[in-house]
Amino acid sequence: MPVTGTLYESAHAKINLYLHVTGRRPDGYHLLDSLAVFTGVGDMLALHPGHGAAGAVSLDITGPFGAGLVADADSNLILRAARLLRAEIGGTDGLEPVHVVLDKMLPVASGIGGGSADAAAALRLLLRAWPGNVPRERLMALATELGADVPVCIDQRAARMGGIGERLDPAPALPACGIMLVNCGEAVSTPAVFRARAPVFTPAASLPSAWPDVAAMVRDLSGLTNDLQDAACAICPTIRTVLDVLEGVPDCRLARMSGSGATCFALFDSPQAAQDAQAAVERPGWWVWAGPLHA
Ligand SMILES: C[C@](O)(CO)[C@H](O)COP(=O)(O)OP(=O)(O)OC[C@H]1O[C@@H](n2ccc(N)nc2=O)[C@H](O)[C@@H]1O
Ligand SMILES: Nc1ncnc2c1ncn2[C@@H]1O[C@H](COP(=O)(O)OP(=O)(O)OP(=O)(O)O)[C@@H](O)[C@H]1O
Repeated sequence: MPVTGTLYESAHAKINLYLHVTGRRPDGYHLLDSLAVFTGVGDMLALHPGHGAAGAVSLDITGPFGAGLVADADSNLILRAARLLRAEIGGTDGLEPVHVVLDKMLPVASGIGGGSADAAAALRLLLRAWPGNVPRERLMALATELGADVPVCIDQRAARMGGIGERLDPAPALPACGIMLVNCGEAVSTPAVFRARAPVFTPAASLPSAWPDVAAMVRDLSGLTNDLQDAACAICPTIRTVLDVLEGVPDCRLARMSGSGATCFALFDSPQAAQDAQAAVERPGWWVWAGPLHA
């Protein structure tokens, strides 16, 4: 079906409410047990009719964190996603050229999976624009090839991540709550954090099927860990400062780092409570967002 107007997909920030490193594969990738949730804030991708050869994808990057990224076919996850999808569909015949604009609202290399969310959003957008039937299991395989965080970003729904991130199981039913994200402005390399972690493993968590309220959720999460937090703090000591600030907010129920850092999150009883605390947390050079989880 020809693309006549603009198609949009949002790419929400992923937060790891806990992250246990449970083992290591022979190829060096780590086995994880994590509860990933998505927040109200995200990047936005717009797809317009494009120019050039069949299946061509051009990319412009705008937005507050766009300057740090290049629209390069080998490194940009959106263009890499397009290349993989073209190969999966079996060539460019009949594929309309398209132009994608990425509005980059999320800090880059910050533990909230912005690049992964963009890659997943690009796959969803291109599947709307291009003919071709890609079965769900092939889509998830393409996602895993793009990065360990990409599979969970395909549906952008809270999920329990296992394997290296490719195994997805239902999350406990979550209570309504508020969340604040704080990034100190220092990019942290995911491979460097995995390399720097202490070589110990934590068993997978045991979770209920539902948390009736924020207090119950926080009680369980408090007994769990982000096993990458100490290594990330050693590489980027400002993360500890951010956590100290969040832990000092009177209504904060739990403060922890997400993913491989440096972004930290704090949980609150409601989106309003999180937003009310925002001004007290802001510092020059810090990115702070507060609001609800992505429904
Ligand atoms: C830390 C998390 O954000 C938790 O959700 C993810 O596991 C990271 O996901 P990601 O950024 O999509 O990671 P990838 O791009 O696949 O991998 C980057 C690098 O991180 C390390 N890596 C990543 C995921 C994983 N399960 N084990 C690893 O050891 C590997 O050195 C890999 O080369
Ligand atoms: N569209 C994109 N947005 C962000 N980063 C991208 C994109 N394309 C490629 N990258 C590269 O991917 C790397 C990881 O970026 P991302 O923002 O996803 O990191 P992250 O938040 O630490 O992710 P994760 O939580 O999955 O580890 C960066 O080095 C960045 O240069």
